[in-house]
Amino acid sequence: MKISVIGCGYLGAVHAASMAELGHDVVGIDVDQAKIASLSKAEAPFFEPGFEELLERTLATGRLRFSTDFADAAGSAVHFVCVGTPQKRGEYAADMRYVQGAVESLIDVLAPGELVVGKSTVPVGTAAQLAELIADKAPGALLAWNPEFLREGFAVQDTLHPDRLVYGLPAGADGDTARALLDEVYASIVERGTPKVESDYATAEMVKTAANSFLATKISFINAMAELCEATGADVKLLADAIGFDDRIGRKFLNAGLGFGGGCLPKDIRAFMARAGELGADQALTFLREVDNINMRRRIRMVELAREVCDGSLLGKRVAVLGAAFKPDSDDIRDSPALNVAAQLQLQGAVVRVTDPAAVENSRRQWPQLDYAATPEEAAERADAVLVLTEWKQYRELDPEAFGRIVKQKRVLDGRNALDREAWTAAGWTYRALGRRAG
Ligand SMILES: NC(=O)c1ccc[n+]([C@@H]2O[C@H](COP(=O)([O-])OP(=O)(O)OC[C@H]3O[C@@H](n4cnc5c(N)ncnc54)[C@H](O)[C@@H]3O)[C@@H](O)[C@H]2O)c1
Ligand SMILES: O=c1ccn([C@@H]2O[C@H](COP(=O)(O)OP(=O)(O)O[C@H]3O[C@H](CO)[C@@H](O)[C@H](O)[C@H]3O)[C@@H](O)[C@H]2O)c(=O)[nH]1
Repeated sequence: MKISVIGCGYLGAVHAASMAELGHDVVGIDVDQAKIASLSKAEAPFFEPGFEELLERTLATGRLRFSTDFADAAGSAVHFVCVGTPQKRGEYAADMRYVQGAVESLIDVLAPGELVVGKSTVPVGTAAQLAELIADKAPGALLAWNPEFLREGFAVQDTLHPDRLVYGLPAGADGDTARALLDEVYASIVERGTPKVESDYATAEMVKTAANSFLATKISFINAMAELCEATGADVKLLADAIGFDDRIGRKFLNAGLGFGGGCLPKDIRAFMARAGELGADQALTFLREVDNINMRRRIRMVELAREVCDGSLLGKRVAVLGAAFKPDSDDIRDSPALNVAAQLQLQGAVVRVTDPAAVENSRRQWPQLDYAATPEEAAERADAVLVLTEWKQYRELDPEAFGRIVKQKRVLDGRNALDREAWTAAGWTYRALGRRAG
């Protein structure tokens, strides 16, 4: 089947290569020439485990190519829209100009019977409005909404083995046509019995924002418990283990620490609140404001904790920050809690050195005022405190004995509750973490 994928960022590039892996003939289109040049040479423009290998393999089959020219999307049976929907500057709402622009460009090449499939995360009501636009400007072409649930760091696996498929379909015979096309796209995934939910547009759009709101709420719930643990001397990690054994609750997404960041959860809960407001239903989502508040408070608490261990002042203190990406196995620094904390520490007079296995280049571009190091050892040289803010495997596996010989003061702040507290304290470190007693 001929497929086009519009927007080749973290979502679209992986989707395009994965569709080629499934046997389809795919063209990926983006307005960013540098990104298209890099993808065409089988060089991943971002770090995502397994992606570059998949890219290389699928480009070599001849079934995948990339272009900046929308004319190359002509003749595809299905056109996936994967462009960004970032938070608007100074507002909570999503910036919809890229989705609007992509669909308008597609309209010029759409033929009757072709299907536009939205994958971007959008405010509920977007699909209905785009369907009207398509019906008006490209009669005979159809629209479906098929939200994406992949996690960065697991993007390839999640795209090829999703835990569910959601199809937001138009009513009547058009819905049957759209369903048949989507079933053909995902044939091997459908055939192995992957759960499939078919709905109207609004439900499909809301499934996505509801899922991310739930995940954000779960993280903020455990971080609120961490605040209480700090006040009572209880241990949030044990608490999470204990409540997580109840399979109605589950242990996943109960890792207390610095909270959520990235290009999805923070902006998606905010856009959801903004949309609820536009719909006159803002009361329904006021709890998300608290979810957001709890999340942001963790960053402030982390800086306070750093000041506390540095004898009450950060002025002139050398602080090593291990981790810049918003999560491990990614170079994505969008709304990164780690970088946010690093910048606050610097503002309070600390001499901050940041390191990350994959995200230093992106960080340097966005936060040029921070100082960067290539390795944790370099970052921690003569440090007064070491902060582990992204739980990369290589940081979890650091040898506290050897690492202790590099620093000036053996003080470690575990921002992700990821280190072995006993091993670090046994090696003479003062260990501090969010929601846990000092070790
Ligand atoms: N990153 C994820 O893990 C993930 C997962 C699920 C859903 N989503 C959603 O997917 C969407 C894309 O997210 P992302 O992380 O890939 O963003 P991104 O910023 O990495 O990529 C967006 C791409 O779209 C391109 N683009 C913008 N306007 C365009 C146009 N008119 N025509 C063609 N290309 C255009 C940009 O150049 C960029 O390469 C968002 O709505 C996001 O919420 C992302
Ligand atoms: O117990 C936890 C789990 C996660 N996080 C943090 O939460 C953020 C988001 O993590 P995760 O959800 O794993 O990463 P994303 O790649 O942003 O994926 C989310 O956002 C995507 C884009 O919408 C969705 O497709 C995914 O299903 C959804 O998990 C990161 O900063 C994590 O450090 C915690 O603090 N505690």
